[in-house]
Amino acid sequence: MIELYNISKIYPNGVKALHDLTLKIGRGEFVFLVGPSGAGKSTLLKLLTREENPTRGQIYINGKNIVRMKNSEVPYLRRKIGVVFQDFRLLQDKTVFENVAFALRVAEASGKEIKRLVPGMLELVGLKGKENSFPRELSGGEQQRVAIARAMVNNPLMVIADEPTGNLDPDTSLGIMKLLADINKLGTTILMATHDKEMVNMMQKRVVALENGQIVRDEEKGVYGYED
Ligand SMILES: Nc1ncnc2c1ncn2[C@@H]1O[C@H](COP(=O)(O)OP(=O)(O)OP(=O)(O)O)[C@@H](O)[C@H]1O
Repeated sequence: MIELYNISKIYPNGVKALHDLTLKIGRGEFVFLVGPSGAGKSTLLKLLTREENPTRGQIYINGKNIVRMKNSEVPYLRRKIGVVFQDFRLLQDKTVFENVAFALRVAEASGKEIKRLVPGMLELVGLKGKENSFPRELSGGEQQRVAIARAMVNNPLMVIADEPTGNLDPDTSLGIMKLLADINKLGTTILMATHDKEMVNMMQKRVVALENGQIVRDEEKGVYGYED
């Protein structure tokens, strides 16, 4: 499903963010990506959406080599991968409904499909009744639920979450974590970078630990393993 082979990433300023990294993630897996600040977690996630390209190595998503993919094919790739960020990244001047609908519009969905798909997705993430609210009228946890609905509405193969609970208090984080776990149970592969020690230890999922751009640990039902 996701295969990275001998990936190195050196940024133009000479920083070596990833070094000869090989990683495979199967369909339907839930994987935590942990490691100290600067270990290369965000860089790895950016390679999967082609926000960055590796300096060396190959990446396959569903058998398709995305390193060699033409730029014109990148929008199609991004429709297959939902992304959730720490800072939500919602459109502030659009309602909850429109924020989720926007992802469908970009994918050229019809008005009919939008009317059919958005309410179901908002219900899935627990935001029924908030369709007409604006992001500023929502709590942090609710905003993250909108972002998850937006990431899921195109029925992606996988969801990449870069510290999705980083801005949320522990109770709210737990709600978001449970939502991601439920989405995973429905079949979507999830790769989540996090510093949330309690969450990782509680969930008992696969844990891949990065340090200095290399995988130093890869455990089924793993633990966070750092003190921060
Ligand atoms: N666009 C960039 N240009 C140059 N260097 C970068 C760029 N993005 C990241 N880096 C560097 O690459 C290394 C890995 O950064 P990355 O953001 O992937 O780490 P991270 O594990 O996600 O860290 P954090 O936990 O703090 O988010 C760091 O040394 C960082 O300074």
